[in-house]
Amino acid sequence: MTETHLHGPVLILGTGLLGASVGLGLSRLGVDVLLSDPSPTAQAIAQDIGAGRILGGGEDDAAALQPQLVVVAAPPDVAAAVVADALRTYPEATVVDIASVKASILAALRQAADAGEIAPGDLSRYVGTHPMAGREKSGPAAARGELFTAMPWVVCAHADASPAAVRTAADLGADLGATVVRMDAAEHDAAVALVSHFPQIASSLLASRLMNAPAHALSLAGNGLRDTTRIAASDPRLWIQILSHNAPEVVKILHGLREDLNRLIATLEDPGADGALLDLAKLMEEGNAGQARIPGKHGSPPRAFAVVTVIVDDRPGQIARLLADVGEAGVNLEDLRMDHSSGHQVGMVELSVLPGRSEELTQYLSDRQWKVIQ
Ligand SMILES: NC(=O)C1=CN([C@@H]2O[C@H](COP(=O)(O)OP(=O)(O)OC[C@H]3O[C@@H](n4cnc5c(N)ncnc54)[C@H](O)[C@@H]3O)[C@@H](O)[C@H]2O)C=CC1
Ligand SMILES: O=C(O)C(=O)Cc1ccc(O)cc1
Repeated sequence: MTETHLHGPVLILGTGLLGASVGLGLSRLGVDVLLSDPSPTAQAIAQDIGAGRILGGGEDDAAALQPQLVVVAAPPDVAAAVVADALRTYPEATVVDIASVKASILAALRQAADAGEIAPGDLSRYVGTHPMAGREKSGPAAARGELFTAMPWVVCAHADASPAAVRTAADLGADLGATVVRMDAAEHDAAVALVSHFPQIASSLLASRLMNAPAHALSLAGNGLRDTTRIAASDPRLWIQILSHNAPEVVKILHGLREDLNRLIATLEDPGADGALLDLAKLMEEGNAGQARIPGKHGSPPRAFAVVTVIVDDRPGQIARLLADVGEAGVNLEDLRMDHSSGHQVGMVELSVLPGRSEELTQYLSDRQWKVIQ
């Protein structure tokens, strides 16, 4: 068993994509995890995939359980109420939530404390957190125990949080292999409006333009469109809640976007006007500058990888064989992507490697009869 900071038991309330992923990660480390969800199906699937055991059966009845930590992984709309209930039910436990917004949940809990719905002092056991990792899918069937590995896990310690509760919240992120980052709720909400909520909006807006696009146009779609619309497949029910809870921060960014759009429209309405092309160049360069600031994987500074592109036949076992050969070449794979064109019997696999290793890998794969595009 791997050494963990948490000793458990850990109770997870809400066993969808995130809750079941937390449960899977902790269970694999040997932590005792209990699961609860108003949806019997979500609970049962989470248990079946190994995320923990369902709370309520036999001796594990809610009243008898003394969890070290309760993780609220319910949607943002109900997160504060579920946290408040957990604080009342488990008077010794630290209670964290992992919702994508933080200030509105803290404000609702402060209101509950002021209204006497939770005991004075109970708020000290609550810490808001947010793992910056997820998928465009929902539900426990899409859960992954390694979802949080090397991803940021934001811990928002409010003024009344006890040091012990903050430590337990950070232990959760650390045990799941995440990088713990501390900031306050307002700072968090402004940051995620820019790096998570706005990208979702931009992707959804972009993809919505395709709704009535003619089939011949869509048949030309390449990676640019796929890259920029991946998250447009996200669950609308969750995103309605995220965006409405963080509306003031999101609106600030949208005002800036409106200014840029107005500027771009004016430029393109008269591309022959003095300075129009310079303005276009500036806009593209500003995009280059912003993109270059996005940190690379594991939070390291951005680094340009060399890409080795290999054509593979669309037959079972080809990718496994290719990856085995890359492994034998002794070259570390930094990233991998595949592209399939509809109606073709081949796919393209792009292998990202450190720039100094690409020639060696190209040679090794070519020697083993792989079709490497130069
Ligand atoms: N989807 C993502 O990529 C990420 C989501 N989050 C946050 O994680 C939380 C959960 O999101 P997902 O797992 O993606 O959604 P999901 O839809 O997969 O799961 C949510 C689960 O919460 C349950 N639930 C509903 N009401 C509940 C209640 N009163 N008590 C307990 N459980 C309840 C639902 O039955 C469902 O099983 C949300 O607050 C979301 O903002 C955070 C990071 C990433
Ligand atoms: O799919 C992706 O790339 C994401 O970034 C998912 C995501 C969705 C919501 C969050 O609060 C955090 C991460």
